[in-house]
Amino acid sequence: MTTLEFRTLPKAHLDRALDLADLAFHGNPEDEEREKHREYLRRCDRVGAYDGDELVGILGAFPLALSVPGGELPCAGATFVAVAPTHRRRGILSGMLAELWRRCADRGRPLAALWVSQAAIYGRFGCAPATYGYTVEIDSGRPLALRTAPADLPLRLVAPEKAPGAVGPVHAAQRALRAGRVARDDYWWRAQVLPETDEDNDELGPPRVVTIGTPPVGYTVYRTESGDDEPGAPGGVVHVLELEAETPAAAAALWQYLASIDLTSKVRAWGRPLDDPLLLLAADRDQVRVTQEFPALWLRLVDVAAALEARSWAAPCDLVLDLTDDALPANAGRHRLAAGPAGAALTRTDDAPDLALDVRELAACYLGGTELRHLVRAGLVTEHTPGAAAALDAALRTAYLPHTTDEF
Ligand SMILES: CC(=O)SCCNC(=O)CCNC(=O)[C@H](O)C(C)(C)COP(=O)(O)OP(=O)(O)OC[C@H]1O[C@@H](n2cnc3c(N)ncnc32)[C@H](O)[C@@H]1OP(=O)(O)O
Repeated sequence: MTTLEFRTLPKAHLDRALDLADLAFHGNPEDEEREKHREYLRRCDRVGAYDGDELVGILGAFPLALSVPGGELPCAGATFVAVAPTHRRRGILSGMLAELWRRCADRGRPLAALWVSQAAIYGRFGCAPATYGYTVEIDSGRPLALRTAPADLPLRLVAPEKAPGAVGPVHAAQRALRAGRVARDDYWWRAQVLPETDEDNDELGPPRVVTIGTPPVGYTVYRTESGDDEPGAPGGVVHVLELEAETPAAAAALWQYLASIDLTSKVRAWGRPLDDPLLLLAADRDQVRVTQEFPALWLRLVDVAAALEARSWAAPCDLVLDLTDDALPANAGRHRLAAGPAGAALTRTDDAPDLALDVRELAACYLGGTELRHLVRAGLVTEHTPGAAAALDAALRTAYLPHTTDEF
C-alpha cells in the first residue's frame, strides 16, 4: 500500500486536475469551459494529493483580498476541492486542508473562505457561514410600486469589457462598506462576474451592464431568459446578478428599470444582502418577495489573533475568550480580547473565561453577520459571565451586514 502525499500540483498536471474535478463533480465541460477552468486553476495556489503517481485529490486557493470591517485582509479562497471517488473518506480532504492552513501561515493569510457544495462538510474544519444572501422575486407583470422616488438620471448600457473601468469605482466604494467582498481585478470581472455564458444555466443571455448617472452612482448586472411566444403566456425573466447604488433614489431607478424591460414579467435577484433597501423601497411587499435565504461565503479564521486585531470595533469590550480549535491548536486556549474603536489586542491569559466557544462560532460572527447571543441560545457558545455575549456583539456590530456575490 502506498502512502498519501500532499504537495504542490505543478502546471504540467493541470489537465489531470481538471479530469479529477470532472469525475468528482460529474462535469463534462465543452472546450471553452475547460479552458476557463484551466485558467482558473492556473491562478490558484494548488494542493495535489498523490497516491504514488496517481493524482487522487485537488484543492485550489485563489489569493484574495477580502473586505473585513474597517479594511481588508489576505485570504485564501478555497475552490475546486475534489477527491477521487475511489479514495473518499480516507482523510484526503483533511490532509489538503491541513496543507492549506500551513500555506496560509507561510504566505501571511489570516483568513480562508469558500463556497461549500454541501453544508455538512466544512464545520468540522472550523469553517462557518459568515455572509448570507436572499433570492428576491419581483412580479413585474405590473408596474413596480415604490415608496421612494427614482432618481431622474441617465441610464446607459455599458459593454462588458468596459465594465471594470465604468463601474469598478462604485463597486470598490460599496465594498468598503460591506465585509465579505473580494477585491476585483480585470480577470475577476471578466471571468467571474461577466463571463459571456452562464455556466449553470444555458437558457440565459449574455451579461448586460447598465449604469445610472454620469459618473455612475449605481449599476446593475443582469441576464435575461426569454419567455414563451404564445399570446398570454408568462413573459421572460430578468436575472439580476448584481445591483449596487450609492443613493436610495439610484437604487429605486435601477429596480424600476429592471422591472420594466419589455417582454419580461418577473425579476429574480439572486444573492441580495439581508438588509437590502429594496425590501423597504417596495410599496407592495406582495410584489417583492423573498423566496430563499441561503448561507453564502464560509469563513475560516486561520490566525485568530491577526484576524481580530485587523478588524474595526464598534464599541469597547474587555473579555476573556476560551477558544477551541482542533485543527489549529495555536488558536486554542484562553485569550483576553481588549478591543474598541482605537483597535484590538489579543493576549494569552489564565484568567477565568467570560465566553467559551469554538473557532467556527467566532468565524460565524467575525464579519458581523451572526450575533453571539443567538449562538448562546442555541447552546453553541457558553456564556460564563452574564452579558458577555451582548458586549461582544456590540463590539462586533457593523453598519451594513456582510455580503458577497463573488462565487468561486
Ligand atoms: C470549496 C469546494 O470546492 S466545495 C466542493 C467539495 N467537493 C465535492 O463535493 C466533490 C465531491 N466530493 C468529494 O470530492 C469528497 O467526497 C469530499 C471533498 C467532499 C470529501 O473528501 P474526503 O477525502 O472523502 O474527506 P475526508 O476523508 O478527509 O473526511 C473528513 C471528514 O469529513 C467527513 N465528510 C467528508 N465528506 C462529507 C460529506 N459530503 N458529508 C458529510 N461529512 C463528510 C468525513 O466523514 C470525515 O469525518 P470524520 O473525520 O468524522 O470521519
